[in-house]
Amino acid sequence: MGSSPNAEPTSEPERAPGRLPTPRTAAGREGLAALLAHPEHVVVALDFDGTLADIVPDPEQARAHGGAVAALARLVPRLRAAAVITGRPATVAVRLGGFDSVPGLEHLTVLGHYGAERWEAATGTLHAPPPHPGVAAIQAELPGVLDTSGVWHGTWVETAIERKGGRAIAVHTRRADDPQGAFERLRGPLAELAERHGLIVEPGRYVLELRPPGMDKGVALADWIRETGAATVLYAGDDLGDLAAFAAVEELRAKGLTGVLVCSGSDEVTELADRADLVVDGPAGVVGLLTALAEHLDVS
Ligand SMILES: O=P(O)(O)OC[C@H]1O[C@H](O[C@H]2O[C@H](CO)[C@@H](O)[C@H](O)[C@H]2O)[C@H](O)[C@@H](O)[C@@H]1O
Repeated sequence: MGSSPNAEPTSEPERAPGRLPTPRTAAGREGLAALLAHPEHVVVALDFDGTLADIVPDPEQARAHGGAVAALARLVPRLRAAAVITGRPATVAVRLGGFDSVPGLEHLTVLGHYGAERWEAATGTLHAPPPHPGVAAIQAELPGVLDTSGVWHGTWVETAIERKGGRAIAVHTRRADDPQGAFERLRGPLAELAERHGLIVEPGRYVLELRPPGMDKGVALADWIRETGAATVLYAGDDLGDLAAFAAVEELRAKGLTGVLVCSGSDEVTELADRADLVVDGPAGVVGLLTALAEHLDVS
């Protein structure tokens, strides 16, 4: 855009919006067009680890990627609603993500434990079901199971276990000498342990999580979309637990909803890329996409 030589200088120079990628599927292109045309009918739902936050060896050190909260704070007020849907306890995602008390995110919803928990920014309240009794039983038995697996010994066992507020328990192999080997060796014993106590195993990026059955990100996302009355959804994820949400969007699209499926790409998980309309380069790519969407909506 040109400017007259006599124009008053402005403190904020005009910037062209960032380039929006073109979805590779017709359904994705339709979803993106609907998002840009009618953001007031759109909901955006995002996974946390690997999507909004870079993957790091210690789960407690994960943080929202630089610029993620700012991009959300700019985009979300233009939309019908926004949610983070995560395997983390909801309040842990809020703390690590820095999502509380952010101007622009006053109505953010965080669905934790794959949708079993719900935190609302508007009220700061958390709704959570009572803990499944199998989790405490597993917590007591798990160090012994890991010790006899031969993968870790002694204090190393403790760095592998993430206790998740007593509502689930995750075993991480990222910091083992052979992360993939450890993952494979633990699959059987952990599946047996989970089944004996009425839990299921949720596999992820070098993590096996033992958690209560009956909820997944697909159920959580479909229920939340229904509740918001949205016509269009954008969902972004990176891991196997996000496949259920992808399936939910595919089902809703078959019923007339429009939607965009975004894969936060990595070398560790390839299953989502095959089904996504857009593949971006990890959390940095997700932040770039959210920022470009916000910029396009700001100038439209
Ligand atoms: O649904 P998500 O938000 O993607 O959460 C799924 C699991 O993510 C976390 O583990 C992953 O991120 C860690 C930190 O970067 C990394 O160390 C680990 O290897 C990844 O699997 C989290 O710790 C789990 O509890 C979540 O279930």
